[in-house]
Amino acid sequence: MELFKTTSAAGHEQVLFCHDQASGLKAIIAIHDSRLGAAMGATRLWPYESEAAALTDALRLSRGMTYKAACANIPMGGGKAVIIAKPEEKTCELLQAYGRFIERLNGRFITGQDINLTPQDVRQINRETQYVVGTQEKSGGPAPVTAIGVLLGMKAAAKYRFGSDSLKGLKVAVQGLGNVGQHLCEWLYKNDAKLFVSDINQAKVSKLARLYGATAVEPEEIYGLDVDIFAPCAMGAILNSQTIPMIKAGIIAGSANNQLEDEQLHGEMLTAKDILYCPDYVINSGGLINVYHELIGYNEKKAISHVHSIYDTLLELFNKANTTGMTTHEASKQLAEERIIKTQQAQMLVSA
Ligand SMILES: NC(=O)C1=CN([C@@H]2O[C@H](COP(=O)(O)OP(=O)(O)OC[C@H]3O[C@@H](n4cnc5c(N)ncnc54)[C@H](O)[C@@H]3O)[C@@H](O)[C@H]2O)C=CC1
Ligand SMILES: O=C(O)C(=O)Cc1c[nH]c2ccccc12
Repeated sequence: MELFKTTSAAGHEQVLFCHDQASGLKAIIAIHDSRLGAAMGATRLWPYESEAAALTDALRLSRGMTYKAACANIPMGGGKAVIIAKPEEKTCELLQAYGRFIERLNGRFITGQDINLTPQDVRQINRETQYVVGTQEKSGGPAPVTAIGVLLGMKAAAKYRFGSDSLKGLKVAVQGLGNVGQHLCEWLYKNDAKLFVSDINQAKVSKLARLYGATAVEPEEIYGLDVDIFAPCAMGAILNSQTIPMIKAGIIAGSANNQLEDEQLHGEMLTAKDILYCPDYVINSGGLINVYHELIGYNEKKAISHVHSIYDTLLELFNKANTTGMTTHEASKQLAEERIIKTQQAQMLVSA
C-alpha cells in the first residue's frame, strides 16, 4: 500500500499507528484537519477484517468529522480513532494504554465514546488522559442529543418536501435501535409518527414495539418499506447500489456515519430517484455539538439551542442543492469548505 498516497488523497494531516505490546492494543488515530482547532472525534472499537479496512474507516470518519464541525459552526478540527479488537478483547490495560497514546498528543486530538465502547470504558481511558469529553459525569453521553438533532433534521426535510414540519402521521422506518435509535424512536412516538423498526438484536425490537407501538420488521426488509422517511441509525455504507433501488421513502434522515458507500455515485443515484438525502455529517452533528459545549463551559440550554441550527443548515443545503443541481452531499461539502476558510480568516484577523 502506498501510505502517503492513501492518507493524503483526502487531505489528511497525520495518521498514528499505536501499538502496545503488553496489552495487545492496536489503534489508528487519524487527524484529518486541525486548521481551526484540535481534532475532535470519538473512538470506535471494531474487529476489522483487515488493517486496510481499519485505516479506510478511520480516514473516512475523520474527514467526516472535519466537515461535521464546519457545518455546525464549531471552530475545531476533525479526527477519529479506531481500536482494532473484538469487544470481548477489551481490557482495562488495553483501554489505559490507549489513553496514554491520546495524552501524549497533548490535546491535538480530543476523543470519547463511539461504537462498542461503554461509559465505563471511556472512564478507563480518562484515567490516563484528560482529553476525553462526553462522559456521563460531564454532559452525559452524546447519543440523546444526537437523536434530537436527527429529529430536527427530519422536520427540516418534511418542511422542504411537504410544506410542514409536523411529523404527525408520517411513516418512519428506523434501522438500528442502539443509543441513538432508541432515543429517536421515543421522540418520533411523542411526535405522533408511525414507527417501523429493525435491529439484529431481537430483544431491542420487541422492547420498542411494546413501548411505542412500533411495527417490527426483519433487518433486510427495512429498505423496501412503503414509508415517508428512512432513518439509518446502525452502520455505514448502507446507501449503495443494492439498497437504493429498493428504497421507497422520499426522505433519508438518520444518524449513521458514512451512509453513502460511494459519495458521488450513490449521492447521484438518490438525487435521480428524487430522494431527499440529509447529509450524514450535518444531521448527526448533535453529539459533537454537545461535547464541544463541554469544552467551552457546559450549559444545556445553549447546547440544545446550537443543535437547533441543524434545522436551518439543512434547509439551506436543500435549497442550495436544488438551485445548483448538486447533490445535497456535494452542497454540504462545499458549505463546510466555505465555512472553514471563513473561520480561518476570522481567526487570523483576531491573532494579527
Ligand atoms: N452516539 C452518537 O452520539 C453518534 C452516533 N453516530 C452514528 O450513529 C450510528 C448509531 O450510533 P449508536 O446508536 O451510538 O450505536 P449503537 O452501537 O448503540 O447502536 C447500533 C445499533 O444498530 C444495530 N445494528 C447493527 N447492524 C444492524 C443491521 N444490519 N440492521 C439493523 N440494526 C443493526 C445494533 O444491534 C445496535 O443496536 C453509528 O453509525 C454511529 O457512528 C453518529 C454521530 C453521533
Ligand atoms: O459524531 C461523531 O461521529 C462523534 O465522534 C461525536 C462525538 C461523540 N463523542 C465525542 C467525544 C469527542 C469528540 C467527538 C465526539
